[in-house]
Amino acid sequence: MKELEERIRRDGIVKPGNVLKVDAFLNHQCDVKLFDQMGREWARLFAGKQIDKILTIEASGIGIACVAARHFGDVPVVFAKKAQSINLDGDQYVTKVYSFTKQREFPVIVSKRFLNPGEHVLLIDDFLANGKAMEGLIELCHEAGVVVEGIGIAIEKGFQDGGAKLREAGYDLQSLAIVDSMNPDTGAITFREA
Ligand SMILES: O=P(O)(O)OC[C@H]1O[C@H](OP(=O)(O)OP(=O)(O)O)[C@H](O)[C@@H]1O
Ligand SMILES: O=c1[nH]c(=O)c2nc[nH]c2[nH]1
Repeated sequence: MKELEERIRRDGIVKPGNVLKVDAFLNHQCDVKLFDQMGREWARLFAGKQIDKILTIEASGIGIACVAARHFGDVPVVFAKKAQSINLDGDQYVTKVYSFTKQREFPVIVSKRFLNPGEHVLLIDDFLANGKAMEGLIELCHEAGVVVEGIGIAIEKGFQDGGAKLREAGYDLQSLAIVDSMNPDTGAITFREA
């Protein structure tokens, strides 16, 4: 998606350790107009699919998923929580996921009330790197008996293996920008051609 690539070039900062910092518009300060354009693009890419619900994972997926939902008929957005809470009651689907930016494992929890067998779900997130977050959500979806209709990612880092694994597994993965290389010394970023 041209607008997202341009924004990454303008405001993205390449850090050592395969980290692309896009906190000026994507995952700290949020450019809601850009989120809206992203939601419209996912709606185009997943047109014709039955989407009953959007599932994401806290924290950075939440805002993007909520804006995207406006383009999918205002379907509910469920986000997996990364901590137990007294507000989480009843039966839960639980797994564990290694967090790329926090560099430790977190529980990933969704209340069973919010994933119903037979529902068709779209997974949305801001980043795809090694695929750990998506693998965790997919595991919960399988446990719940819901159908994963597709995966919408804002920025895929194509030089990490999450995207390849998901495509090989047959998922309809639509990443709006795929970074093929990035250089922390020069700041140069190359994108995969659509
Ligand atoms: O493909 P992966 O290797 O799983 O990386 C992608 C995940 O990493 C980030 O989550 P993280 O927990 O780092 O940060 P967040 O809490 O800001 O979402 C991002 O939001 C994705 O969920
Ligand atoms: O801000 C971020 N930059 C990244 O490179 C990344 N990879 C996974 N999650 C990420 N979040």
